[in-house]
Amino acid sequence: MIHRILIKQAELNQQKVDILIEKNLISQIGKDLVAEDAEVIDAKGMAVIPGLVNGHTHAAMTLFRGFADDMKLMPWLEQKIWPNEAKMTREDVYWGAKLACLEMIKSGTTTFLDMYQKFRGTADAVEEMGIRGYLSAVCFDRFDPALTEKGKKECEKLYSVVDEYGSRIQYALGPHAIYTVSGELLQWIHSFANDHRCLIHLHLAETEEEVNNSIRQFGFSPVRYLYKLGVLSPRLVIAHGVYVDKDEIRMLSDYGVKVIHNPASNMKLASGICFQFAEMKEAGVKVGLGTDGCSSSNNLDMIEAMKQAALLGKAWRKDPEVLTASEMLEAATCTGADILGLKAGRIEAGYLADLCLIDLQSPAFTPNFNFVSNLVYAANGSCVDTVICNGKVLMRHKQVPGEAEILEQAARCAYNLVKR
Ligand SMILES: CSC[C@H]1O[C@@H](n2cnc3c(O)ncnc32)[C@H](O)[C@@H]1O
Ligand SMILES: [Zn+2]
Repeated sequence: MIHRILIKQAELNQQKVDILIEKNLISQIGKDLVAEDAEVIDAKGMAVIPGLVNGHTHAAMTLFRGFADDMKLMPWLEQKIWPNEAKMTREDVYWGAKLACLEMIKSGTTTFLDMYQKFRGTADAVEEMGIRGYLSAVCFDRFDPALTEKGKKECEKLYSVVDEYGSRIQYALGPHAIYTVSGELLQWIHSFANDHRCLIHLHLAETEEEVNNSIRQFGFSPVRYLYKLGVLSPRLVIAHGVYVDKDEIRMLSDYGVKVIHNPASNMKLASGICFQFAEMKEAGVKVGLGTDGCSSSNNLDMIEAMKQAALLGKAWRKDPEVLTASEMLEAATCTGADILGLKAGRIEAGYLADLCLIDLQSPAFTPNFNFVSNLVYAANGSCVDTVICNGKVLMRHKQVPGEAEILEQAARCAYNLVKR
């Protein structure tokens, strides 16, 4: 028997509609739909939106929430984060990633692009929690040729590990950044990605220090350096892109490079303002949104990320007309899905059934002149009532099975990790 879900009377574009899900796809949208044997979800008083796409995070960094605040990027990484990450076990990563998945589901995210060590720890968590994870095999060779070879082998090994998991888990390559990964490894990754049709997920142009060091070390700013290496491509997804000039935006657009803007992380680490967000969009660069890890943004709430991106961009440009609420919702849904090559992020027949029901019975949605405005500017992740991913209900009336155990185990791992 085909698994069917019938969502009744949900608000979509100011109309009440029914949505039929068959297997993992949206099959019909209309009025008074009937479907035998379907599980019925009463969505009266709720609006439906596509599941949100977090385009850049490090899931298991939930274990470092509140552990190292109020620092700049490099001292934060070198003094606090890297020494503790070096002690992490697969079990730590598993419970950290379970906590991240829980938090993402509770705030309406159904897909994320991750970059972290102990790949299988995150993959096991994502498999069990029911959301979609694009998991990047991390490479750091620190310009040491022995580590370059080790990095290549690790990427190849993890590529086949993904076959052990279902289709919700996808493989990506994760060279950390141009200051930790050699040009040779970046070029190898570029050709591996072309041969195996996968994405490359890289931190780039995040701080002024990175740009200055790039000019000093390689003779070029970060995007130009990648151009010279010949590794700009539509498979490349860069996290941050805070410091890119007009010519670099043109290069990103010409080569189809995608960008993920992480407003909370950029503000909290004081990396800078991704002041070219509107310009990149205007130049045709696909720009999605992300939270970055939980130590630099402290939560994984994509509804908050939409507001932060909009407000930051408006304030920077001194122009309230840029980066509207609907543009932000688009960046966090269909653009994010397009960047990952996923047929999701839209509520249309034939698209993946990744959906959220938003509870409208709250102050943030009262009055409800404009639902998208309320969602982006007034609400936060706690307005999400029900989450469906790949045609399965992951959260019903704000309840996710197994929540108490995840909180307990993740806290245990976090305290033990920083102590040992
Ligand atoms: C081990 S894989 C990922 C690696 O990236 C580190 N990280 C987290 N946030 C950032 C950021 O904003 N810029 C650069 N690197 C970051 C994370 O701690 C991991 O070591
Ligand atoms: Zn990051």
